[in-house]
Amino acid sequence: MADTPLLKVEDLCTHYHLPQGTVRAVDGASLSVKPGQTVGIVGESGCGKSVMLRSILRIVPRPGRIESGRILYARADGQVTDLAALDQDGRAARAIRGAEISMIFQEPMTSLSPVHTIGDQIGEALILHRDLSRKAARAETVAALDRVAMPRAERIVDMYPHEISGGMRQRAMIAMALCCGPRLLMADEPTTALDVTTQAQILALMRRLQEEDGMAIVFVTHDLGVVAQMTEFVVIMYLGRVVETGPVRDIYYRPKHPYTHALLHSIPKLGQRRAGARLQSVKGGLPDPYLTMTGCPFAPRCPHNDGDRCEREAPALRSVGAAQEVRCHYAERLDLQGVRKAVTA
Ligand SMILES: Nc1ncnc2c1ncn2[C@@H]1O[C@H](COP(=O)(O)OP(=O)(O)OP(=O)(O)O)[C@@H](O)[C@H]1O
Repeated sequence: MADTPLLKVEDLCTHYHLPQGTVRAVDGASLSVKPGQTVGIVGESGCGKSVMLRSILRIVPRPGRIESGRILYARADGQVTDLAALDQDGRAARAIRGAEISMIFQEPMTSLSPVHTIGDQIGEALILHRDLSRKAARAETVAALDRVAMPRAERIVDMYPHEISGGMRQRAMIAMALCCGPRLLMADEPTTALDVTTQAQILALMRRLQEEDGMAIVFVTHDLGVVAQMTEFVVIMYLGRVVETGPVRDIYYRPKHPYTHALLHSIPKLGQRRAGARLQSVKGGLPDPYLTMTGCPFAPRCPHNDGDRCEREAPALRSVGAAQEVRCHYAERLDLQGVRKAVTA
């Protein structure tokens, strides 16, 4: 039963049709999340991580649109719902969003309302999804804030987001996301905007809450150090596609895709962060997002590009180990070096 996916995304395409052309933000991506599992989605800025999460939650802003694919979500009663087929603003999507599946964002200021108190915002979710009275919702809100170790929860409940620190805002957003007991939490770079100490506290908090509640987490980040600390399974995305997936150890120690290899070797060595060293980025830039690529999308930046098949034929995602999959024609013969120590923070 535990092996039955809670979420199964199949060949999802979410595109933005703009006057300049079409951005294939998510372009045939698939992933699977088991109950209670933590899956990390990693990739450079612009590779479709956020659009993937927004597609699952059905909050893709126009002119973005799910073009094709399925998002199969197993509800608590065992029924499987294709979220991609729901009306984004309809009752069914709203009943799942914020209750069974919720999300936390990189910058709470953009998702918390500046004109409502923290208590009103968490209380509204409780009233909407759990049908609580205002009084009961307030008591639950204080309890929810206590749970995320918010100092002086009874006072914070009446404060506005701008009156508290960034770390406290992130705690408030986590409290809001978890107050209805979701089965799946999606976290979009929840610690990127925080200082290193606060980041460590928030990650520890998320781990504790997951142990207590047993929810699954899809964790988006471009920080492979955070992935190593937080996740069991990794999905590497490039230009809207999944180029490699596997258990965290396989991905770190035995990467099979040249892009994964390049990402791993862009992690600063231990100590470099503290010295203020900048993250070395992967060589070359992302191509124009309006471009339709033939061949392997990574070919223009790939040191192993054969100048022939790689340029002509887009590789399919295929199995290269018990649980590892890769989208590269030459995965087996490249003998890419992994990293010996995954955790950097
Ligand atoms: N509202 C929008 N209108 C047009 N294009 C968009 C919109 N939102 C995202 N995109 C495009 O979709 C692609 C994927 O963006 P997405 O935000 O998912 O990337 P990401 O991997 O999450 O990046 P980051 O790490 O910077 O958040 C990018 O090319 C981006 O420019």
